[in-house]
Amino acid sequence: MLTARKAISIGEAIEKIMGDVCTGVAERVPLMEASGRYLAQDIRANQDVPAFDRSLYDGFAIRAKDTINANQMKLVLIEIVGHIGAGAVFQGEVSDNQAVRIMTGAEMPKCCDAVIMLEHVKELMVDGKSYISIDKQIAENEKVFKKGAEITEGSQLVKKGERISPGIIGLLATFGYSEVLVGAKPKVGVLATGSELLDVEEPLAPGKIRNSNSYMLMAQIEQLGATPVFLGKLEDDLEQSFNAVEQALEKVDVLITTGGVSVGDFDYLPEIYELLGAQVLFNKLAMRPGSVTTVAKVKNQFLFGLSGNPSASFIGFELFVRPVLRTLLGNKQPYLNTHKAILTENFLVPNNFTQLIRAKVKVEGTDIFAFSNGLNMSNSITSLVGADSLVLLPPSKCGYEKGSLVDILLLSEEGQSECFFLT
Ligand SMILES: Nc1nc2c(c(=O)[nH]1)N[C@H]1C(S)=C(S)[C@@H](COP(=O)(O)OP(=O)(O)OC[C@H]3O[C@@H](n4cnc5c(N)ncnc54)[C@H](O)[C@@H]3O)O[C@H]1N2
Ligand code: MOO
Ligand SMILES: [Mg+2]
Repeated sequence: MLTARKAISIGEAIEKIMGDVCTGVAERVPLMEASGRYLAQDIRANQDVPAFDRSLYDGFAIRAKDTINANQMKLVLIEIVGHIGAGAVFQGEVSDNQAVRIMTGAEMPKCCDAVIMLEHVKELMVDGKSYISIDKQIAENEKVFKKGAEITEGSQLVKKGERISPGIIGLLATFGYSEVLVGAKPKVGVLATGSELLDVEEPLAPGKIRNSNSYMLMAQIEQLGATPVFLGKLEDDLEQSFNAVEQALEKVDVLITTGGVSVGDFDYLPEIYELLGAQVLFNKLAMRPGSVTTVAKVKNQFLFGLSGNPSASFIGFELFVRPVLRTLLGNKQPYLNTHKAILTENFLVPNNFTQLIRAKVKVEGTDIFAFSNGLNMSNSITSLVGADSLVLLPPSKCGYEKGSLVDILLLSEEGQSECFFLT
């Protein structure tokens, strides 16, 4: 006898899941491996940038006051007393009406306070000495990047939780971080269930299909920044499946199963949760696809029981697994970004459940249009190809007309800190 399942809303489900999820452990990684990870430390400037006054151009470091009277009618002659490139420091003295030939990025010699570009002077020799002639007044600090002009020591630069972009890598290198503290990657196991499943390299056989969900989920986990662990597939056999799940839980931080969570004769996940003594947070959702998505916990460990249907499995991951993994990784913006969009076709079927339509958006001027991306069924795989968003159609008696303004979730790597379903 089947026990009726109580469907809860997406918001309630997220609340139950996210209630006690905290940032995972941090680890120190070499800078070369930090790209795309999440900072587990604030980054403060440990020095000024630049750390010394630098020339912004190839030219001559001069004393601005020597040019006060310079104009096209009255050239000022300045003696060249040195020559430096970036990385070198001029050790000599620079007196009145003297200059040092200097290249971009080199430290300004003491006593010099401006740079005039190579193109803006004439070079000449007088009595065997090198000079430049200048025909205009140069202001103090002209073409000089002053110490601390960009960043002053002690300033807060990047906050903990930020995704390490190439720009942040550059910043970390600037400050000498050869290693950086980042959120450790949780190990996420993927276990497929179903006697109909073939490995990807196997030829089709009667009644069989290939296990596509595991590969798709592995890619979703990888894209999110966590470590996917491929755990293969299981026959529909309760004892074997229970043992496999129990063992899998020891190997990984988070376990995802796909298939076997509904009410079918060979859907063993509900029994497995019971045998494990797991706390089932929910096993029915008022959404489609993905209504059978089940989330359970064994002590503090999450077991995500995603549907076997490919689109349902994909969406279950994006809505429920994503925020958990992103939080464990230390990302402070774990939820999918949301936007408003204009529906480009009718969805006039009444529905008690929120529908999530795989879609592609197109921006025209200030408007965003959402186009349905193929077969709108739970078992569809093609609708996921090229989908960049999910249109949300909340329960409705008459459906939604073309032209309606609807909410969409963007399937991009950018996230947001607030959950659309909890606001
Ligand atoms: N009497 C009812 N039947 C069904 C219900 C229900 O409430 N009452 N729910 C339906 C809904 S909704 C969905 S979604 C599916 C979910 O089924 P399961 O999560 O139990 O998954 P399976 O039965 O194992 O498989 C469903 C479907 O997906 C295919 N599949 C499974 N694993 C994979 C994989 N790794 N790669 C690709 N495709 C996979 C499987 O062959 C089935 O076609 O249940 C409805 N039934
Ligand atoms: O769980 Mo199902 O995806 O609503 O078809
Ligand atoms: Mg089933």
